Order: sequence, then structure tokens, then C-alpha cells
Amino acid sequence: MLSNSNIRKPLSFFVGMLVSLIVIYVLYSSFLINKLTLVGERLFLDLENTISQSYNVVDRLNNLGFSQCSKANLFNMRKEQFNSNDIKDIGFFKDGFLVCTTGAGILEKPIKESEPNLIINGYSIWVNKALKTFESKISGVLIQKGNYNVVLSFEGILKEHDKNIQYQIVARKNGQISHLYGVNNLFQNNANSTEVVTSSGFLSHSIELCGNQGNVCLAVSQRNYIEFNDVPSLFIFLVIIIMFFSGVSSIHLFELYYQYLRSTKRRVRRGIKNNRFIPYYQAIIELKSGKVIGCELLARFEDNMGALYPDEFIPVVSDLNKSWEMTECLINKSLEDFKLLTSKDGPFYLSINIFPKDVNNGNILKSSNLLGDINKNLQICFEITEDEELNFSGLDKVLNLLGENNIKVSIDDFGTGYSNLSQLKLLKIDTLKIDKSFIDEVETGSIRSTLIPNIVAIANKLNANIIAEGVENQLQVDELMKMNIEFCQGWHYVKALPIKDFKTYLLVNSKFDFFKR
Ligand SMILES: Nc1nc2c(ncn2[C@@H]2O[C@H](COP(=O)(O)O[C@H]3[C@@H](O)[C@H](n4cnc5c(=O)[nH]c(N)nc54)O[C@@H]3COP(=O)(O)O)[C@@H](O)[C@H]2O)c(=O)[nH]1
Repeated sequence: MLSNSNIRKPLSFFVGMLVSLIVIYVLYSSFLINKLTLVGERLFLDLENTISQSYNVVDRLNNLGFSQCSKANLFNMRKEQFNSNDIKDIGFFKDGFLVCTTGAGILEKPIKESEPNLIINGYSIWVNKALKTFESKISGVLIQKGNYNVVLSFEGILKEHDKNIQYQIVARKNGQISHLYGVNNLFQNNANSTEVVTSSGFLSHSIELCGNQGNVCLAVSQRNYIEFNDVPSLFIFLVIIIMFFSGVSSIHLFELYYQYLRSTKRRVRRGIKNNRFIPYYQAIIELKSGKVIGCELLARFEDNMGALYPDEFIPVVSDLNKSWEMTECLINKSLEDFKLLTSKDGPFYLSINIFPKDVNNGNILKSSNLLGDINKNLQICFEITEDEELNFSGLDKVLNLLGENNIKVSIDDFGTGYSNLSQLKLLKIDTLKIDKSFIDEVETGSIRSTLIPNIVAIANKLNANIIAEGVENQLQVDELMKMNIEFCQGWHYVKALPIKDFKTYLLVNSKFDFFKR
């Protein structure tokens, strides 16, 4: 599905938009939670100050020791109220009756003290108490101790804070919640201590926290986007713009990722890991008789994205320094392919391409583990290309390996690279493979083809066989035979085949056979 760009691009655009929407939501939510936490903590500090100031006022007045609602007593009560922002009224009690208040003065009819809603730290608290001195039209929070009470309003504290935020102040005693001020039921009883507890819904966020003793708690909540109340369209416009750009960038990012997924480098790396290399075999023919005498192993690669040509993957394998891994995988597979080969006509010549770098770095020595117990009808030949100079520092060991395992050596693409005669002599070369570029147009006497007799002369000096590569027609066959070339391979005879087809080819064109399993 992803290989179809008509689907891939809209899909990645949509995914990019969705991801950016989620990111916007998460970022905006965490911004709101942080903001609410800051507001809540500051508010709670103000709240605690207000309450403790009220306690102090009540304590200070009690300490003055008035027993009557005298002028001096009222004066002191009014002075305390004047000095406070949050105390709206102060009352004086005598024998359980409210006898005067700063707001109403001396009451004609004293008011009987009722049961408090809560008692915290010895202070009685009335919640949302309708004040009789104001004909029950005003309610407030009352705090009383000894002969004095104060009427508190939290409005002052809350007024200073953000209008877009909702608050609830509650008192909590024995697990029972009493609403003190603000929006009812905002506090969900999630907080137990001064630790801020946050909760998020899809469209709103809230925090809760309580005082040291957990008696007074605060809930603060804000609906998402409320800040944009004045300009909701601006907010929506901004979100859409961000989503659009994310969608477009995600198309580009995904295309880059898709290219990476399909890159030859990644496919080859995975191919090495998963043994994706398949041996194909191209027959080597004796020109005189037309008989098959062996084959060259040629690597093929296929994965779920399709096939890669050797010219694409061979350089990448080399760049990734995975040449030996690939060769090892192919040797193992081909030894298995030819395990049951039988011969009535001499050994079967199996030519395996080896990267020059694996000769230079000694990786080739690892092949002795693979070649220990192979079919005796096989004559293994390591084919080394001329495209890289051989470094002979480890030659002794390489020669030992070749000797011990009866492995022959051929030089591939001869005439195009770095080989020199003394090196070839040292390696005891068995075969020179003449590069296809010499064979092309041999029938018309191309300039390059006129060099073939020189290669034949070198091979004679080395006592080596010659295989002509890339033979494509009978005219070339005729010319090569005239030049005393004995062996060849090329599409004129057969292309490289997978083992199943190559077996059939062998059965028809040679005396080699396979035991039936
Ligand atoms: N180190 C390794 N190199 C390998 C291995 N397998 C392949 N190769 C190298 O990759 C190059 C390309 O190989 P490939 O595409 O397999 O081509 C080979 C033949 O298919 C092609 N050929 C053979 N006959 C003809 C022909 O008549 N006409 C024509 N146009 N092409 C023909 O030539 C390639 C054989 O090359 P060579 O190895 O030089 O004999 C190539 O350089 C391979 O060497 C591997 O396992 N390891």
C-alpha cells in the first residue's frame, strides 16, 4: 500500500496533521496545568494568610479582656477590621449571645450562638452562614473563638486572580467536605496534602491542593481554550496553520524515510543479515566439444521489494565491509546445491568470485572451515577480480590454504586491472578469464580483440587455462577457437540459472548428474 504514492502522500499528510494536533493538545495542556499549579499555590498561600490573620485578630481581641460591648471594645474591633482586607465584620459575644458587631453596633436583640459546622484548631467555623445582622441577606464564613467572631470574605483574594479560572475553597473535617466559597462541586476530594494533584479531561484541566493539616483545600479549574474566548477563531486558525505545515513536513519526512527504507544500502544490510543472497550458475563450456565442464557462481539478490542487480549491490556490499559475509553465505548455499553431484567425466569446476579485499585482509582464510568436507567431484576455483591491487603480505597463509584444500585460482576480467606477471606466478594461477570487452566484436577484428593473442601468450607462460567471457554468438566462438582458446562462458550458450534450472541444463548438456535424494 505504501509503495503507492497516491495513498502514501495523503496518508502521511493526515498522520502529520494528527500528530501535530496531539502535540498541540499535550503542550497546551501541560502549559495550562503549570499555570493552574502556579495560580493555585499562590492563591492557597493568600488563603492561608487570610485565615491565620483571622485567627490572630480573634486571639488579639480576646487578649484585650473586654467583658462588655463598650465603646473601647467596639473601637478595637473596628480598628482590626479596618486593618484587614478580607474581614467584613467582627462580632462580640456575651454569655453565648452576639451582642454587638462592627457593622450593626450594639444589637437591640442579642442573637443566640448556633452550632458551628466545623471546629478546627479550637476555632469554630460556620460555612456560608446567612448573617442575621444583615437581615440574612449576606452570607459569609464565620470564625469564632472566645468572645469574638470574624466574618470572612474570600472574594478579595479571588478577585485578584484570573477571571477565566474557576475556584472552590472547601473545609474538610473527618472526610466531610464543606463548601466555603467559589463554584460548588469543583473540588473532587483528590488531594490529601499540600502536594498538588492534577487531573485532565478532554476539554478542561484542574488541580487540587490542601493545607498542612488537610483542613482547608482548594480546587482550581480552567477549560481549554477559554483564554481564547475573545478570539476563538484566531486560536482555531493558528491550530489549522500548524497542522497544515506539519502535514506538509510529514510528507517530506515520510518520503525521506521511505527512500531510506528502499535504499540499496539498507536492503543489502538486511539482506546480509537474513541470507538473502542466492547463487545462480552460468555454465563454463569446452569450445571444442561444446561440453559443460563447470560453472561460475554469480550472486543474485531478492527481497520483498524486488531484485537488485549485482552491479547495484556488489559495490554496496564492499562499502559496507560485508563482502566476506556475502561470499560465505553463497559458498554455503552452493556447496549444499552441489552436495549430490556425480561425475562420469572428471571433476566439476565450481568457480567462486572472491573480493580482492578479502584476500588482502585475510578473510579468505576463513573459507577453510567451509571447505573441509565437500563433494569430491567438485573442483573449487577462487576467482579474483583484477579491479583492486592484491596485497601479498599474508601470501604464505593464503597459498597454504589453497594447497591444503586443493583450490585453484583464476584471475577474473583479465586485462583490465592491476595483475603483473610475477604476482600471477606467485599465486600459481590456474586460469585467466578474458574480460568480455576483449571478446566483443572479436568477429570484426576490433582493436581490443587483437590483444587476445598476447593474453594467450601470457597464459602459456603461466601454464594457465583461458576462459573467454561474454561470448554471445557463433562467430565469436569460431574466432576464439582459431585463437586456440579452449573454454568460454556466455549467453550464446546459457545465462546464469538458479540451481533447479541449472540441474536440468546439466542433465541435458553434460554427463554430470545428481543423486536422487
Ligand atoms: N565478488 C563477487 N562478485 C560477483 C558475484 N556475483 C556477481 N559478481 C559480479 O557482479 C558483476 C555483474 O555480474 P552479473 O550481473 O552476474 O553478470 C555476469 C554475467 O551474467 C555476465 N555475462 C555472462 N555472459 C554474458 C554475455 O554473454 N553477455 C553479457 N552482456 N553478459 C554476460 O557477466 C557477468 C560475469 O562477470 P564475471 O564475474 O566477470 O565473470 C560481475 O562483475 C560479477 O563478477 C559474487 O558472488 N561475488
